[in-house]
Amino acid sequence: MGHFGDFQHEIYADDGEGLPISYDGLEQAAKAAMTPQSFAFVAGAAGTERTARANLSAFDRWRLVPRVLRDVSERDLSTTLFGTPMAAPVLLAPVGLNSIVHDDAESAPAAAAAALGLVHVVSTASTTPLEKIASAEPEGRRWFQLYWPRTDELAKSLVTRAERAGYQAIVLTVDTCAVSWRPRDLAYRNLPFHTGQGIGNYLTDPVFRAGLAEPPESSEDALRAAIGEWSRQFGNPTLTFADLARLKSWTSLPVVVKGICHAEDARAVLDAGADGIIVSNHGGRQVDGARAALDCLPDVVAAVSGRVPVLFDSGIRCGADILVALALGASAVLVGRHWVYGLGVGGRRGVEHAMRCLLAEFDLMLALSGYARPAQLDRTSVVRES
Ligand SMILES: Cc1cc2nc3c(=O)[nH]c(=O)nc-3n(C[C@H](O)[C@H](O)[C@H](O)COP(=O)(O)O)c2cc1C
Ligand SMILES: O=C(O)C(=O)c1ccccc1
Repeated sequence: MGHFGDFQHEIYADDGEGLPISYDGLEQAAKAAMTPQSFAFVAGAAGTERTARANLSAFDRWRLVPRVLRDVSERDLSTTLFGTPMAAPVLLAPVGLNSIVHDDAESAPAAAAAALGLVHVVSTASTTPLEKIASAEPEGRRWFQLYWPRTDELAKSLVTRAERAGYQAIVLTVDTCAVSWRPRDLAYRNLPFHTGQGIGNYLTDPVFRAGLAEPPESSEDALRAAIGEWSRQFGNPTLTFADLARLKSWTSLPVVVKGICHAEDARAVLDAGADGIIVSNHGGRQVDGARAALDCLPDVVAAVSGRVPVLFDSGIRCGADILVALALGASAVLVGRHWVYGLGVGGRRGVEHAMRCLLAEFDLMLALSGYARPAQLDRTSVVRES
């Protein structure tokens, strides 16, 4: 593969019938392609959605200060995090319920990520069981995102299955002990789990199944009972920092904690044994009125002071946004809605297109700002505008 920036030439050379280029274009096309309920689920956020908006406006307060005449001809975006090599410091964020977006569901991001050499973070709330996602793309690299259920036995089972299936890290999401107040979904009375989507990892889990009176596939009533059991299991508000040690004892994989905003919490999860941190407010989908994730990043980076990698998500919309997050100390970023809109627009091809556009823009912005490698970005690469 050449530079990701070469993708620009491919786009100019095509017949003009192609997919949208920008985030906004992908969003509009996805809106047209998806049911109103499914689009609302993806696009929506918590409460007044001001945190989702703040995630974006926070990027407007930072400006890159381009450097010139620094020979940027030999660019290399690749990096390795927690032992996982990746073609660029950009991951597909864990997103549940892909089946409401496109029939190819999780197989599309898995294939797109594998083709591009990116890490696919697979959600606990996938419709396709995690083993099937892995075996369909044996060359792909993937991490497993854990929603720690109510019973430890089930949590341990999920983690063990992921490790056995070749997942290379566990991403423990800690900002969702309950699904938040989401007015768009509430207005539609839409919670997709109620139709049995997004629970493939539970329906196939031996521990989960042992708790059911009959197999979920035996009848509609049995499926309904399984969905009831799922909703009793999902979300564990009892968790504390002390529980992390138990998760660490169940797996030899690195554990990355997702959903950290406060410097004190960053210190506490590190003391509890976390191998990495993802600064995130879940794309504004959990705490309405929460601080923009980007504004939390420098505080967390300072608290961590290089002890472990700090990753970032919530609000990445273009290549320049990636530069800003890396300049503020992130080792990599995750993107959520961006790839999901690609999925809605064109399945696997759409995800790959969306990610290639983002990576091409990132590569060009990096070079044009005077950097050959992402690791060269630092606090001097950006200034804060009032
Ligand atoms: C439709 C949707 C479903 C999501 N599902 C999950 C999930 O299952 N697990 C998780 O940790 N985060 C989930 N997230 C949050 C993303 O991982 C990520 O934090 C967020 O989308 C980043 O913000 P962005 O959309 O602005 O890039 C979801 C986000 C969306 C939009
Ligand atoms: O919708 C979400 O943001 C989300 O994280 C989620 C929560 C529960 C199940 C699936 C996805």
